[in-house]
Amino acid sequence: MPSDTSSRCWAIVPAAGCGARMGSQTPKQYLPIDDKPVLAYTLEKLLAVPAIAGIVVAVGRDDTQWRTLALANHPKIQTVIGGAERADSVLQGLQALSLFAGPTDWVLVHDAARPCVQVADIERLLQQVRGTDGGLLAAPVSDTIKKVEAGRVSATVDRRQLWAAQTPQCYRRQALEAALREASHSGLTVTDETSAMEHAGVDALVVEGRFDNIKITRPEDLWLAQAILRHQAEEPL
Ligand SMILES: Nc1ccn([C@@H]2O[C@H](COP(=O)(O)OP(=O)(O)OP(=O)(O)O)[C@@H](O)[C@H]2O)c(=O)n1
Ligand SMILES: C[C@](O)(CO)[C@H](O)COP(=O)(O)O
Repeated sequence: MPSDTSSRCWAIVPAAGCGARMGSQTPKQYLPIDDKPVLAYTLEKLLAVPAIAGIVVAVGRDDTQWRTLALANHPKIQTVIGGAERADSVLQGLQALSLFAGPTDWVLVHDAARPCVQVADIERLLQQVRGTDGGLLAAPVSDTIKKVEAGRVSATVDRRQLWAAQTPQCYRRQALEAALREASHSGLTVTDETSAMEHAGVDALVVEGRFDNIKITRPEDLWLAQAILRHQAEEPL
């Protein structure tokens, strides 16, 4: 296991999606919550973590809004053009990091669409992955889970071992890049970094996160995120 004393930590923020499920003209990462774009909340949370040395934001090729954000000029933030899928955008970020980050530096990948993450939880994840091959925030499912086929319940799934993966997900740079590239070469579609690391045989650590670390996906998620962020502003952890 590489030493953690010399390993720095970097963040990659995939922000190149089109937000199809949101159904808005504006990509959801730029939708305003109390006059501030979703992406700005997310970046402010990452900038509040002293251990994060720098942030790479992957934006869409046709993104016209990124440059309108004041944070686009932040000295700790650089930009890359994302790819067709989320994993491609993360790989573009890793490609940029390979120019200056060490192979065993930590890379924390966090969705632009998850502005409600608590800084304390990011720091807890960073603390707990030390000495491991990496891991992720996740929350145990609290609903009864049904398997559905053709609109009918075909089974009830035992939920005792089911957790919903969140972000950040945090792995060592070279290992994460190799795993994502291998997954792609194997034709494995991955929707998160941990899927690629599992495919590579890594024993990913799960750190329990909060249920309010939601991913803004559909219209109803926006007002929920607004309520969470307003609560955080009134009662910071
Ligand atoms: N090619 C892509 C697709 C997604 N993302 C980012 O990955 C995160 C999680 O993806 P998701 O919630 O699926 O966002 P979208 O792909 O924009 O949403 P949809 O699937 O509804 O289009 C988002 O911050 C999104 O901007 C990305 O950087 N590059
Ligand atoms: C990475 C993620 O947020 C973990 O739950 C999720 O997999 C992203 O999936 P999406 O389909 O790209 O939103």
